[in-house]
Amino acid sequence: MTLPSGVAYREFDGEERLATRGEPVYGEPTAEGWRAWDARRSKLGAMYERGMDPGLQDGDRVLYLGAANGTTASHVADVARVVYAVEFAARPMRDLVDVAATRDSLVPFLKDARKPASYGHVVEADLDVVVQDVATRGQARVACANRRFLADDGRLAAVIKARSEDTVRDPEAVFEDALDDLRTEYRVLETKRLDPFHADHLAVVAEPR
Ligand SMILES: C[S@@+](CC[C@H](N)C(=O)[O-])C[C@H]1O[C@@H](n2cnc3c(N)ncnc32)[C@H](O)[C@@H]1O
Repeated sequence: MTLPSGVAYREFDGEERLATRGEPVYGEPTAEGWRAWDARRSKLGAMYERGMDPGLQDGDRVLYLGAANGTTASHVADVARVVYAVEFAARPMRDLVDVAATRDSLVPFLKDARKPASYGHVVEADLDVVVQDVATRGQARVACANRRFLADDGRLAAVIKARSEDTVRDPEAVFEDALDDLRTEYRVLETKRLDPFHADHLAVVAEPR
């Protein structure tokens, strides 16, 4: 997989680490304008570490669902032209707004990702990438509801957290159901578990049907 030029392995304190170029956000190490991208704090970072290609290219336009306080969205915004970052909880949104103040490409929305019509008038159509990391029940259905924003040749990078769907069920069974839901709107290209970075998480790269 070829990384976008805005994502690279760089040396921090003698250690090669995934990185993007931008202002630090969460106390991550920096060197020569680059900031380490901590895969233990970022599922998209873990997708790169596991050798997956989430489809992100330099200058892309991205819809990010479940942006929280902007840890991962900030790295995506270092690479992308614009990141529409949807988060429905007020507390992390306050931090996300602070992160957006350091990046013109990051546009936060205090919205519910299950209701795409509520932001459909402000988010562009034909986006390059949709990232889904809402970590609540119905994660695949959230990705499907937001398919409308994605270009036909765009990519979905989704993470399914088994415990958010069912705290006791076998994660493999949860993932199978989630993939069945995703297949109503997407063709699944690649799946991988995110261990050891994130236990019981399945990462999925898909394209629209
Ligand atoms: C696992 S955290 C996201 C972490 C973030 N993606 C990162 O890597 O920095 C999940 C976030 O999704 C948000 N969330 C859950 N359901 C949502 C919904 N329906 N709409 C928008 N945000 C939602 C939660 O408030 C939480 O902040």
